[in-house]
Amino acid sequence: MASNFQSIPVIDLLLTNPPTRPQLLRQLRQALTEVGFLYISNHGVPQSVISDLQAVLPRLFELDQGRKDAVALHHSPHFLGYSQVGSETTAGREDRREQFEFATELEESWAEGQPRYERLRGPNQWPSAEADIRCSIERYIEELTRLGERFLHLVAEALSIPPEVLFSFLSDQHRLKLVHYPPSEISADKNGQGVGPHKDSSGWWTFLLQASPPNVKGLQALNRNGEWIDIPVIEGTFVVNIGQAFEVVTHGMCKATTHRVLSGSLERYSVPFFQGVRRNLTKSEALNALKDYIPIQQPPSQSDVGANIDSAFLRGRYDTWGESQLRTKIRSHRDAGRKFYADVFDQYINDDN
Ligand SMILES: O=C(O)CCC(=O)C(=O)O
Ligand SMILES: [Fe+2]
Repeated sequence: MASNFQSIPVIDLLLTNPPTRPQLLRQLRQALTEVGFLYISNHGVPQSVISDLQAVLPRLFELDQGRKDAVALHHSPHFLGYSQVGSETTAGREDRREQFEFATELEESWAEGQPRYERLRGPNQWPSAEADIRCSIERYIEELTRLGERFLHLVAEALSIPPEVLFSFLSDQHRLKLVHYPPSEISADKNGQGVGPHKDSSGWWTFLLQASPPNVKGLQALNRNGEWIDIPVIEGTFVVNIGQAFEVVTHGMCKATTHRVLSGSLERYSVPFFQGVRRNLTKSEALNALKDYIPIQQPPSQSDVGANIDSAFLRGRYDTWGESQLRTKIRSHRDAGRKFYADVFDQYINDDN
């Protein structure tokens, strides 16, 4: 559980220069171990790349329903494409948001006989509309991939872990969601649910662009006292938060903090980039890789390593990260699951753990 934080720290990446580097690393370590959320400023992603992506958002979501349906997620065995409002539930309630999901552009390489989860890897569905939309999104994914790598180097230094150990967990596929929260009639104090309380389960780290002006609110993180702390828009920053795989690998020292989005009377756009975890990662690798660097924290009465970490991957019956992810995707997108993974569909839907 995160600490009793009251605000989200801002880490200025310009401070990586020698005289201020130790101070930056101290701030970063504190943010990682006590909050699980931070803003980064002076992050090095060109403003033009961000502005181009922001310009794409209203154009994409204003496409007519036919063009959205043509790239619907249920056409994709890789779970990439468009999902309409109301197609997801979180914490037992329907989310009010629509989204386009993209990923690092990759060929499908899965063949019969390989692990089924390898089929998560594959090409995007691009709306046929305008070629420049694809260009802006691909450029953004490239920049965020590099930002994620720069950031991982700093995390390694802040936690005194060799960078190559952290890099060994990365996937060839990172995912990007373009998200639109339509205006809601339910006022924020009555908890209109943009997306319900959750920890990010699909990536190693999340780099979030809050793509609406600062008067548009909604994102909040949960502290140890059970208070929801606002994460307002700060222009020129990304919000960075820890995904569940990183919590597992660091034995719970770095927390994947619960967060949510309330929908309000103003529409809101956001763009989370989920840095990917390699699909063949096993539970024992995840739990043992950092043993020499991070003490295993667990209550004395619990004998299982990792027993004090709340993780569907560790709790679940499947040994690889890839299979655990595939199960999650099939459960949240049942049309695609039934169509492309008929042989395991019933098993994944009914194996509640
Ligand atoms: O829209 C946001 O600001 C956050 C979205 C989010 O938490 C998610 O998609 O995992
Ligand atoms: Fe999230």
